[in-house]
Amino acid sequence: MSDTVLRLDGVRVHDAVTGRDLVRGVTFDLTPGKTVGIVGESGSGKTLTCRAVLGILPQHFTVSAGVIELNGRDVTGFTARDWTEVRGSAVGAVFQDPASYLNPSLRVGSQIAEVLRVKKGLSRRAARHRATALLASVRLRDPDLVYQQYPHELSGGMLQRVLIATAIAADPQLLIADEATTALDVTVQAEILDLLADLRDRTGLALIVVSHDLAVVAQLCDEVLVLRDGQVVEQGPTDRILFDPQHEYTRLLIAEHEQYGLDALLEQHSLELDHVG
Ligand SMILES: Nc1ncnc2c1ncn2[C@@H]1O[C@H](COP(=O)(O)OP(=O)(O)OP(=O)(O)O)[C@@H](O)[C@H]1O
Repeated sequence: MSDTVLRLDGVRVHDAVTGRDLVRGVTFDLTPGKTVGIVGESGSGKTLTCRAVLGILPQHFTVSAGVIELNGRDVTGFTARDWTEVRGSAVGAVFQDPASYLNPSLRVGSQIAEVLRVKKGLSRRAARHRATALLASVRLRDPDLVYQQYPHELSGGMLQRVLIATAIAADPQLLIADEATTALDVTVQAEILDLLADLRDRTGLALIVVSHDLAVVAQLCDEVLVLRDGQVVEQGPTDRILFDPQHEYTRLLIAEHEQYGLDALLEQHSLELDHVG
């Protein structure tokens, strides 16, 4: 049996209002412990691709062609009920603005515990225990204290850790991080990327990392898809895409990033590879 966590083949996303296809033929596979990056300018279809995988396309949008298989199951014909079962337990996600995904009037720990009670059927006590362990596993110091805190008491980086803990609470095989570090300052961003890499390496989680920032992708991804206007213009191993881009648009993206220190990251990346090799 194949251990493919996610398989997309020729996926198109159609907007019934405008009659346009906004994602036009996305194809990739993900196996445990691997990371695929999706890059491209704003509006290129990165988020819609992720939303198709999560079964949360906006109204009037449908997967109009292609196949999406999660753990070997074709999800394109899924009902809302099928999705409720799969979301969280097969695939989790974190987005750019963590505060908007938490209830401001509930303690953060109890929000994770609630997921555990619903998705894993844990008792109140077991859920509390497990939620505290999850807060520790995303490297929040003093998880007992954090459990008791309300969202407004936490920084952006801490909130994103809480969201990651929530997203992995029901042990999904796949985590989608859609611009998850974009709003954070550089140091916190590096810590969160390191945390994601660590979770992946420790648990075999597969990751989809969406970012407009090629430095993020250089750090985390095995394979990169470059999207423009809903189409994949280039796709391949991260080093090949970043060191030897074939498409003019990829070259442009890289040139735009050079001023933000991509060079330094690439150097570090190749040093690490030399080290491994
Ligand atoms: N809810 C929606 N209603 C109408 N159009 C939408 C909606 N969501 C996305 N689109 C359109 O679909 C296209 C792709 O959007 P998508 O959000 O996938 O882009 P993106 O690459 O993730 O961009 P960004 O980096 O800005 O998030 C864009 O033209 C966008 O305007």
